[in-house]
This record gives sequence, C-alpha cells and structure tokens, in this order.
Amino acid sequence: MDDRIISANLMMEDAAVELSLRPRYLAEYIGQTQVKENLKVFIEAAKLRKEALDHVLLYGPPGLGKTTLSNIIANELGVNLRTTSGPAIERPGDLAALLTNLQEGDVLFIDEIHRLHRTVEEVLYPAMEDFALDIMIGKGPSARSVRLELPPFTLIGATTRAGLLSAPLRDRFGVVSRLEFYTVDELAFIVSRASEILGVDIVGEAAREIAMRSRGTPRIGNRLLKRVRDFAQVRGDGIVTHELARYALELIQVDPLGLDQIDHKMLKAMISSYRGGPVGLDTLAATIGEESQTIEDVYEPYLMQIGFLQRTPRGRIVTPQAYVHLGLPIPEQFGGEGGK
Ligand SMILES: Nc1ncnc2c1ncn2[C@@H]1O[C@H](COP(=O)(O)OP(=O)(O)OP(=O)(O)O)[C@@H](O)[C@H]1O
Repeated sequence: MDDRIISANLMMEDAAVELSLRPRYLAEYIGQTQVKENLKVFIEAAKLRKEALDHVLLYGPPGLGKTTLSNIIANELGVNLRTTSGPAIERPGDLAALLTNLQEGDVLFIDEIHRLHRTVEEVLYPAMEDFALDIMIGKGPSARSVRLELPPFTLIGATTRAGLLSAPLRDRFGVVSRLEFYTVDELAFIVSRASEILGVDIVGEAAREIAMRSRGTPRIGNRLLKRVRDFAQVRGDGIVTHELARYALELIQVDPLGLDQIDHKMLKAMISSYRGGPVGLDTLAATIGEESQTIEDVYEPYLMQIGFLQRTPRGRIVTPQAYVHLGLPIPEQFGGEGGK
C-alpha cells in the first residue's frame, strides 16, 4: 500500500476534498500554460465549427491534474463527461456499451489508458477514427461483421506512462499534451485558493512553505494543507502561521524539499550500499522493499526533476546536490573530499 503523505497517488481521504477543490473552468486552472493555451484554441475552434473536439491524450506523473483538466474540457465544451479507466473496461462489449450511450460531442475520459486490454483497444480504433463500431454477429462460417455508427465524440485518454501506449492508439490522438510539475509560485497559488475554499486562515509564507514541500504536485499540496490545518486547530489558534506550518511539516516528516523518510532511505541506501550508484532499478527496489514500477513512476520523476538522481544506461546515480541536501560529504568522483 502506498500510504506516504507525499504520495501523488489518490488516497481515500483525498476524494471528497478534491471534488470541492477541483477548478471547473480553464481560467481557474493554474499553471500548465502551454497546454492550457493550446486547448483554449482547439476548444474554441471545435465550438465554432460545431464539431467534436479532436481526441486528446494527457500524460505525465500522477496528481498533476489530468482528471481535473478533462472535467474542464467537457465543461468548456458544454457537453457531458463519462469517466472510466483502462482496467475497468474488461470486455469489448463494455466499451461498446459506453460508446453507444454517448451523445453527440460528449467526452469519454479513460484514465490509465495504457492498461486497456488489447481486444478492447481494437474496438477503440474504428470508434476513434470513423466513429463506428464493428460488431461480429454469429459464430463460425456464418459470422459476419456489422458496422454501427456512433455519434461524433471526444476521447480523452490519461496516462502516467505514455511509453506503454501502442503506436496505433497513440497515433489516433490529434492532441497530445504533457503535463509538467508545477512551480512553487503556482503551487502557492493553488494552496491559497484551496485554503479559501476550505475556510482555512493561512498567511502567504505558510502557503509558500507548503508549496515548496509539495513535490510540484497539487494533490500533495492540498493534502499537506489539510494536515497543517489540523495542527493549527489543535496546537495553535486555528491560524496557519509560517512558524506553525514549518513545525507541522517537520512533525509529519516532510523535509524542506518535500522528501520523506522513504526518499531519504532510498538515497542513503544507494550511497551506503552502492557508493551512490550506478545501481539498477530492480536491485534498488529489492534493497528498499518497494516495487520497481512505483519507484519509476512515482518517486523517481521528482528526484530527477530536482536533480538528485540521474538515470544512466548503467543504472541510477545519486548526484552531488543530493549529498549536500542529506548533509553527507561529496564523494571524490565528483571532486569532493569523499569520506576523508
Ligand atoms: N491546475 C490546477 N489548479 C488548481 N488545482 C489543481 C490543478 N491541478 C490539480 N489540482 C488539484 O489537484 C487535485 C488532483 O488533480 P487530479 O485528480 O486532476 O490529478 P490527476 O493528474 O488526474 O491524477 P491521477 O490521474 O493520479 O488521479 C484536484 O482535485 C485539484 O484540487
């Protein structure tokens, strides 16, 4: 179970709050400027032509706002949104049922689209390309295929692993957008906005402190805000001051760059057992008792983003910046004093 407070994955406790915090229009959606600007034009053009928007693929690490953006796209287009996920569509018939229930221009959102079954994916190709379903009727020699027309619709696919998408599926998306980690300024804005909605009294520096420790991810920012609010209510007078935010974040063991105990454990294990690397992903996973895929999808992207880890063909390497952050001497191969 992934229950780290700095996990970008959706947790049970997030669900209700996220609904209330989710921006509903592009104008309220903070950051991701490039993606937003492009979408604004494509949405406007589709509306002018009274056509369905081209299919959209959103990819990037978890918690950056793919689901939120899909809701916004449907809202801006003024159409219905149907939501499902790759693993939830077990048989081609399940997808056919979803598709035949769409109205003209509707948005179908498929989260984790890289996990679609191959047989389901094949049904999706003609649906995306020609707005048609090819259905097999009968069995054996008398079997024949019947083509069913679908209303024009927009498929939005979301994935954390664009590399796992098959080429034919990827090619059928007209718009492919990569979501990036958020800057501290953007996150501070998101945390302040969430505080307003949740009725939390917070000073600007405290929102910024939370933002700095949110690993570039709004979902984490919102979660840290809720925990800090608890401390303000129980240990303080309800107001989230800078001092209180720092105190609470220290107690919940999220360091000034948003690293938790597991990040520290992983980096330290790489340093003490493998002299900082290179170390292979599977070896690393076994050493710290985590799944390789979790390390690769969830933890590593942020450590690479802040320049603490580097991926090389021979494995992962801890960078000098990480040694400095952990308060360890920089090794000789980086021109440091090493353990001397
Ligand atoms: N640009 C943004 N501005 C304001 N809040 C945001 C933004 N992006 C995301 N959020 C907040 O972060 C929460 C998580 O976003 P969302 O559920 O869309 O992430 P996601 O990328 O779909 O993650 P996953 O696919 O892992 O569920 C939302 O409820 C929303 O409150």
